[in-house]
Amino acid sequence: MQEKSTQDLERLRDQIDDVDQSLISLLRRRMDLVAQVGAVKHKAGVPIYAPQREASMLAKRRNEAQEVGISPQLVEDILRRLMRESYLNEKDVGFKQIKTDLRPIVIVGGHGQLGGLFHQMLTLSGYEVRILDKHDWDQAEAICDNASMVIVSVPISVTESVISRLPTLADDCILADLTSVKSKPVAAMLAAHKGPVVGLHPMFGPDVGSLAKQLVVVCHGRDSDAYQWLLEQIKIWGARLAEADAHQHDEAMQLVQAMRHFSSFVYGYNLYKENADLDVLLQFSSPIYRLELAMVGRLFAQDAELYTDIIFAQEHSHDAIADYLKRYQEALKILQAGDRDQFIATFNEVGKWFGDFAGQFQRESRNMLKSANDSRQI
Ligand SMILES: C=C(O[C@@H]1C=C(C(=O)O)C=C[C@H]1O)C(=O)O
Repeated sequence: MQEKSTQDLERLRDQIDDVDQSLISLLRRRMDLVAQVGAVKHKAGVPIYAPQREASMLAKRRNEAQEVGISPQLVEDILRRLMRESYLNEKDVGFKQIKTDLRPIVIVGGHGQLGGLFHQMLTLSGYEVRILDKHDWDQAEAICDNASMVIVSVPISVTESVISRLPTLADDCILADLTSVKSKPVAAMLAAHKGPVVGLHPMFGPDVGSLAKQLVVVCHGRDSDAYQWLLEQIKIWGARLAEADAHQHDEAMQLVQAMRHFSSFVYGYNLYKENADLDVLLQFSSPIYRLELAMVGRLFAQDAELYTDIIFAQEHSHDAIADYLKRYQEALKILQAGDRDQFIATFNEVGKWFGDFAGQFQRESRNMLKSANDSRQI
């Protein structure tokens, strides 16, 4: 490059550095303001996540961006990323305690990952939390004595037996669980305890950081008035609640969880058997393939027993998976027969069935693909 061009480039780059530094100061100012909002919300008992405020703010900023010739999507992306940061920071202030006159809460399995997250959230909300872990059963009576709520957060394979081992709880004690399946645990809780019962399924892993925008499925067991405060508390943490019948929940989970994880498992198993060279695959990966590898790879970074239990716990999941295998074979036959027309016809038939959702999923995945590409090193 000519000396003049090099100098021009350097001067411009210096100015960009200045702008970026100003952005950092602005971000610091924004975070301080958000922290103050957090403190006000904490006092008032308002949820961290304010969807209406976000929607109106995004709409205004998108318009303003457009007016000065900046892509509205760019501004929305940046603001959404900042808001995600806000949820994390607001959390540190603690949360409004919805029920103040509560006796201690016991988390069975409170040293586990999800139990630990609930321990943290309840403690940040001012509740007294005790833990009953697998080595504490000789003291179970003492730990559960006078408890106002017992939350069972143990591996699926032992949930029912743990519930049946619990000491007799006070009649007004709430019994809840956090298991990924709901019918059997809820039935076991109703059988083991005369008081209020609720089944919860947090639809996220323990590494979420904040519960803002996360989903918790609620399966009512008995005496829902008694645990209404718990649901309000979870909303204060920013989560969304979805009520479901336990059987309906379990049926949906066959596709959402058992089948999903089983397919990822087989995909990973196949890569292993083929002894695929992951470095080479990554090198040639398209963004969608990177996302797929990320989805499959992250499964194997986690606990084998947890996922095995999720897949095995569903009585009918092997039927759903066998159906899937049948369709795989059908599609393979079309491929082996070289029947291009049939393949296209089936493709279009499925596309029609997806309807508007197909477009929605394409739009949603577009952003994910872009960030998969952004995180590429080379
Ligand atoms: C800061 C607030 O809390 C959250 C974070 C927001 C942000 O970072 O702009 C906006 C709305 C809320 O979801 C607020 O309510 O204003």
